[in-house]
Amino acid sequence: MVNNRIEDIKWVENPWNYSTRINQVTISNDNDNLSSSSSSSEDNSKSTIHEQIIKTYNNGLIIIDNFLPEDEYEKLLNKMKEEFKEKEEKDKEKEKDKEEELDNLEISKYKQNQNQNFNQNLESNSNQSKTKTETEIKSKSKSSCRKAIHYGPKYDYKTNHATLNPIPVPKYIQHVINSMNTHLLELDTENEEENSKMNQATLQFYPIKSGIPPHIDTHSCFSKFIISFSLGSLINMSFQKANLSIAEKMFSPRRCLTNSNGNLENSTTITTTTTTINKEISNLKIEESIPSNNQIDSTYFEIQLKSNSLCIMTNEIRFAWTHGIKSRATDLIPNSNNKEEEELITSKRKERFSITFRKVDFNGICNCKYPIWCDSQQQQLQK
Ligand SMILES: O=C(O)CCC(=O)C(=O)O
Ligand SMILES: [Fe+2]
Repeated sequence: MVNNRIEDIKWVENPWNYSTRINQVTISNDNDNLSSSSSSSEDNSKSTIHEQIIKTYNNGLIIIDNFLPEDEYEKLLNKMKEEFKEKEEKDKEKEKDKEEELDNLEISKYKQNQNQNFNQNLESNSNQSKTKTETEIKSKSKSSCRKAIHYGPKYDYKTNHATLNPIPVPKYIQHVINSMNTHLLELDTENEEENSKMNQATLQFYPIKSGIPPHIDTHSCFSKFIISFSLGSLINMSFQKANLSIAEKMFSPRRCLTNSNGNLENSTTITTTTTTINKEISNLKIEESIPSNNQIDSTYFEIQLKSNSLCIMTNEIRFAWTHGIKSRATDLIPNSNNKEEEELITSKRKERFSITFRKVDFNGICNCKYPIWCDSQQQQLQK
């Protein structure tokens, strides 16, 4: 029987306490691959040692700083910049085609109206310029939004099916997956090896003031590890312990969240790419108005994601906390020059890139210990 009472959730104690360790990785200069020194039996005289710093939090968050050797990190960042540049050019072409189509439509409308009176022509001209201004505004606001490129299977929330012919994860990204495998196998205490094989990569580009609304990645179709690799600007990721109101918003039909103008009924802002997996069960995206200081209490916390760091979410943090990035230009971070006093300083954001890795399972059944926020177990309850 699924337990659906919040009082019955067994939260870990001191969720934000952590331990730190150094992991030495042997890099074989021959095959250009990372392998953990503890698991590598090769004694390669050409190999070099790379040190990663691993922080393991009580709640299931693992942050690995200095994940890739410097040169590999730089190569990856340049490759991603190229990909997004190409995407931008393609998007611009598409936009241009659309505009041309629109212009042609306006011209043919104009021709049709040629014989009508002067006033009508004037009106049609003003409509034309209005359409152009709208297009300009739209493309301007688009440039400040997060952009994404998807590889591997994708879930189509409209049809409830996996995308046909997914674009395979390219080799240069597969290399990062290979580099994280020893860590995932170590963390996989249930020996569900299949669950640890990431098969989906989402590349994202964050312009300076952009972010991603708080959400819990859907339980049923993604496995127990959600992983994000950071490149470019340092940013703070915000975490919030889920509560009943979050569950309500996750599983309410969309219409309940908005008033007749399409605006939200209550003070909480929800932007959602809400989706239906059989019933009205979805990916949650909530923006709450929480003050942006670094830490309020143990139910809200911000963690620095530095460039070249890997953020692994599993257990409580993956299934029962929201994660997101606030849309803002600066973050408050601890002053590394003054470790004695817990002083915070302002860090200015620059452009950021990330790769989210997931293992997709379209027939997924989730047996997590957090049924309140679990679409899979909520479905069972409704049967
Ligand atoms: O950009 C990131 O680091 C996180 C992205 C994320 O949460 C997601 O894609 O679900
Ligand atoms: Fe996410």
